[in-house]
Amino acid sequence: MMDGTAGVSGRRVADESILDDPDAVAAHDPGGMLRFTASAGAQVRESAALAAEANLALLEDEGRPRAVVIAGIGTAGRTGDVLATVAGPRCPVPVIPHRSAGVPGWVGAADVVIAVSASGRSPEALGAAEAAHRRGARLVAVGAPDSQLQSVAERARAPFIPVPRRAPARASLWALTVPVLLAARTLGLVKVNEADLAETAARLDADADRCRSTAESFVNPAKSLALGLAGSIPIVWGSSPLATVAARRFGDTLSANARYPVVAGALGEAGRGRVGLLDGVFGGLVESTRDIFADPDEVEPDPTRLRLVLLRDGGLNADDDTDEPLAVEERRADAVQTLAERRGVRCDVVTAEGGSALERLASLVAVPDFASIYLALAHGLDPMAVPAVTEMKELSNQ
Ligand SMILES: O=P(O)(O)OC[C@H]1O[C@](O)(CO)[C@@H](O)[C@@H]1O
Repeated sequence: MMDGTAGVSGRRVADESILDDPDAVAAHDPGGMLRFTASAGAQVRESAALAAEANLALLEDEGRPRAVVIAGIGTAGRTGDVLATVAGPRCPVPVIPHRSAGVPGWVGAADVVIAVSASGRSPEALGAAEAAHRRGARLVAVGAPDSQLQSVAERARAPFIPVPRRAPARASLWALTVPVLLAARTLGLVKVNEADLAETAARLDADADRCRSTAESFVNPAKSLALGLAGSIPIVWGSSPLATVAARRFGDTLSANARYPVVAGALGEAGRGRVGLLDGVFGGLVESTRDIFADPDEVEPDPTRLRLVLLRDGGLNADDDTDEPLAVEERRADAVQTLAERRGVRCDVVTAEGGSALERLASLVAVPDFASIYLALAHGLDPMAVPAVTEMKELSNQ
């Protein structure tokens, strides 16, 4: 066997029958990624309770900060994007996700740094926590109990929210996100209240139920999304900033769980360039019969195609002064659906539901999270074990 291919096993072509057999699903998911993903609602409740026990009130002493930096990598880094989108455009201070070690050069005593790491030992979060302490910035840390991150927080006399480490970081998005939001609430930057948390948890529970392994593909939105994506190159575009966070999250999970290459981002930005993908070799060119002179012997029997997943968020409050941007976003989303249809590119749409930004985000994340796992399972891949990530850590000595 070639070096580096030890973990490369599975089926190149997805096997739909695996998804309709709960025993086969369980056999291909020995680590329990489906179970961990189904705990999202419980993660919200548990992390809210843990944050309530931490001394977040310490943060209030010096009033509103100049800026908030959320430091972490991977899923921990995504929590910063979630905070930025839940805080929204009217947030009175800049909310800045930061994904490299240390903190930006301008961070000082007037700022707050939230360091996040599921393991409590990523160099990015640790470096940021230490730098924040050195510079006299207020620090909050979120991560595994009894970790290096907890030690740094204790040295800095900073609040630490101990998030139990039961699952890989990417299956702990909600456990890591809620303490970040509640720290920001203490600083007066977001309005997430107890009802929002309860409703978000309930929605995550309900979506986990719809996506359970015993629900067959025709009634299970995650299985049908996964099967639609099988063999394709997924493009995931979010119609709004909130939906774009969900789109990037789907890019993370499709890559790590299902090992699919993904184009993910904001529809607004895509509309000025990347939407051209729909015209290309994996889009319109492969779908159309335009090439009437093509030699049938040279036509690939089952060519790779794009599959568009559009995450749409019609917004919360059409009456306020964000009405016009929302209308633009809706028109763009309609337009890209029309473009895809005209070219024969298949498109799935997930539409946000719920009464708060957090719940709406949850409604766009839950089904795609499960779909990424079902797609891995259909290919016979263990969604939990990602040999390339382990090997990368070994080779780069991290
Ligand atoms: O949250 P942590 O433990 O700092 O890890 C950061 C990232 O590194 C990984 O463990 C991969 O090395 C991701 O799964 C994770 O999101």
